[in-house]
Parts: sequence; structure tokens; C-alpha cells
Amino acid sequence: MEQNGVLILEDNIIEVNNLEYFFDEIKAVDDISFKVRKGEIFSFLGPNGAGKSTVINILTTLLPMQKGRVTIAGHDLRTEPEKVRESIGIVFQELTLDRDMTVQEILEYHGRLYSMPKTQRQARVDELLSLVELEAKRNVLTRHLSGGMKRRLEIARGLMTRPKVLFMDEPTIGLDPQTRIRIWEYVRDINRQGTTIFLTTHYMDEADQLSDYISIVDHGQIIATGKPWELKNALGQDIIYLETSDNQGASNILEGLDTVRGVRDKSKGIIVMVNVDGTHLLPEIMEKLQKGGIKIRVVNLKKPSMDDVFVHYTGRELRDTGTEKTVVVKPGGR
Ligand SMILES: Nc1ncnc2c1ncn2[C@@H]1O[C@H](COP(=O)(O)OP(=O)(O)OP(=O)(O)O)[C@@H](O)[C@H]1O
Repeated sequence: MEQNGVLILEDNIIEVNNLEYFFDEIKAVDDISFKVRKGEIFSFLGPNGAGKSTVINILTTLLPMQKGRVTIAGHDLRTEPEKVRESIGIVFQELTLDRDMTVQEILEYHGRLYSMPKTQRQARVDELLSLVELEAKRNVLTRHLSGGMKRRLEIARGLMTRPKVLFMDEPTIGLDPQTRIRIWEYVRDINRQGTTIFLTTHYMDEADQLSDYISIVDHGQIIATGKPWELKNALGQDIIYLETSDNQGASNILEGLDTVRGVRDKSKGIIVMVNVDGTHLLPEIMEKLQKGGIKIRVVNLKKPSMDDVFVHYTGRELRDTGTEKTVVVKPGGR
């Protein structure tokens, strides 16, 4: 982009400003703004119904723009949707493969839809089947593929046209742990080859392992954004879990310590977020509680995880099934 004769290098491949979306009265997307830089893996992490799919569907032109401004690869989504479509690939949450086509036919067909010349198409099919390790299944009908193979084929299809950005809606939903890890490897490979990736997930480990940046989404809003380590470090250096004879009394004592960043209730105990090495702080904590007449029943020390980050910002636990459990979050901590 040129401004006043000066060349500005555009690093942001996705820019979303004040995006809103209503399904009748339901506000599915509530004033969301974010930027994705070229070459990043950027994740939307949130529970079912948070608004992740709605955002991805708007960005990929499957839902109309209602309010806000979006540019992708320099194209305005409202005025140049076909330019946006040419710049992106999509991997949907639900499998969308034709059961009566072979693996090769699926990719060939997709290339034809986008008017790729035959030689280029064939070379790309070979390259992608090798990337997702499906060469041996080239002539197999998709109905005979396992769930993981189908997802790999969908990823290959999404990459057929060499998109600048690959959108992936819950790329590993419903897959077994081993297959999920293999999909992560493909995602990293694709990203290393220069494709920017925007993905949605409700799996904490997936967001943590894969992403350069994560936005935590809840009730249609972004409630925190950062690199995985930044989000985790913001909770403190260590997390100490305690079950005591008087959890409320323990919270009151520990909240007064300079080295304690915050205390949160759990169903049977409390979580203490600390600013220093927990192994060194534990003896002091035990002494303070003993002096206050409080008995410690269970102690556990760990580094903050993405689950802790999620609970911290949303006040709820998110399980892999997407169901949530409410816990009480004390104010403060940051
Ligand atoms: N077609 C629709 N009609 C009406 N409401 C919808 C529709 N699609 C989504 N919603 C509502 O919009 C909100 C956001 O849903 P969305 O599917 O974007 O969430 P999500 O975070 O992607 O969750 P999931 O992973 O379960 O799809 C929810 O309240 C949902 O019930």
C-alpha cells in the first residue's frame, strides 16, 4: 500500500473491525475486532455457541456481512467478496466430501472449479496427496476412508488453490488423540510453507500447541488475546492448589501476601496464583496457614495451563465435550 508516496508494508492479512452478527434477536458476534499477521497460526478458542463458527462463516463469505469492516489479503469483504474467495481455503467442521468420488477426483474436481490448468492441477494433487500422506488411497472412494483420512483429504482440498489464508473450523473435532496430533503436524507443515492459518477450536491443548496467537471468545466477544505463553504467564509463575480445613479462611490469609497474584475457589479447594517460584513459596504458605489454625489436606503445584487461562477469563471450566461447569472467580489476579 502506498501513502503520500511512501510504501507501507502490509503485514496484516486479516483485519476485522467491530464485527457484529445477529440471528434474529440472538447476537452471535458482539463487536469483535482482531488482526492476523501474514504467516501466523491464529486461533479462536471458546466453548460451543461462543460465536466462532459465525465469525469464520462471515470471513469466508458463507454468511453476509451485517455490521463492521473486514479485509482479507487486502480485499474488502463487503465490496470484493470474490477476490476474498480467491485468496482463501476452507476446511469445514462437518465433513463435506462426496462419498461416491475417489480421493483424486475430489481434488481434481476442486481444481477444475477454480479453473486451474490441467498440468498445474495434476502436479498440485500429487504434491498434496504426499503432504497429507494419502498417495496410497488415491483411487479409493471417500466412503471407504477413516475419519482421520477424510479430514486430511478436506485439508488437502482446502489447499488446492494455494490459498494465502486457510480457514479451519474445529479441524480435529471428533478425531482420536493420535490422529489429532498428526493433523497438527500437517497444519504446522502447511504454515511453514507460508500459508496463514485461522482456526477455531474448543480444545485447549490444540490452541496452546498450535497457535502463535490465541483469542479467547465467549458470548460473541473476544475476552483475551495473546501468545499462548503470554496468556499463561499473565496468571502468575506457578499455581498452587490447596484443600484445607477452612478454604475461605485460607483465601483471606493468602490474598494478603505480596507474592500471591490472586486466589480462586474450586469446588473442594482453592487455587492460588503466585508471582514467584511456588516450590520456594510453599513452606511459607504452609506456615502461615498453620499459624491461622488451618489444616492443609491436599497440595498440588503446577505451571498455569491454557485451561487455567480459560477459567480465569470466563469464570467457567471448558471440558472437551464442550460442556461447561460454573466456578466462582474472585476479582483481581491481574
Ligand atoms: N443458523 C442459526 N440460526 C440461529 N442461531 C444460530 C445459528 N447459528 C448459530 N446460532 C447461534 O449463534 C450463537 C453462536 O453460534 P456459533 O455456531 O457461531 O458458535 P461456535 O462458537 O462456533 O460453537 P460451535 O462450535 O458449537 O458451532 C449461538 O448462540 C448459536 O445458537
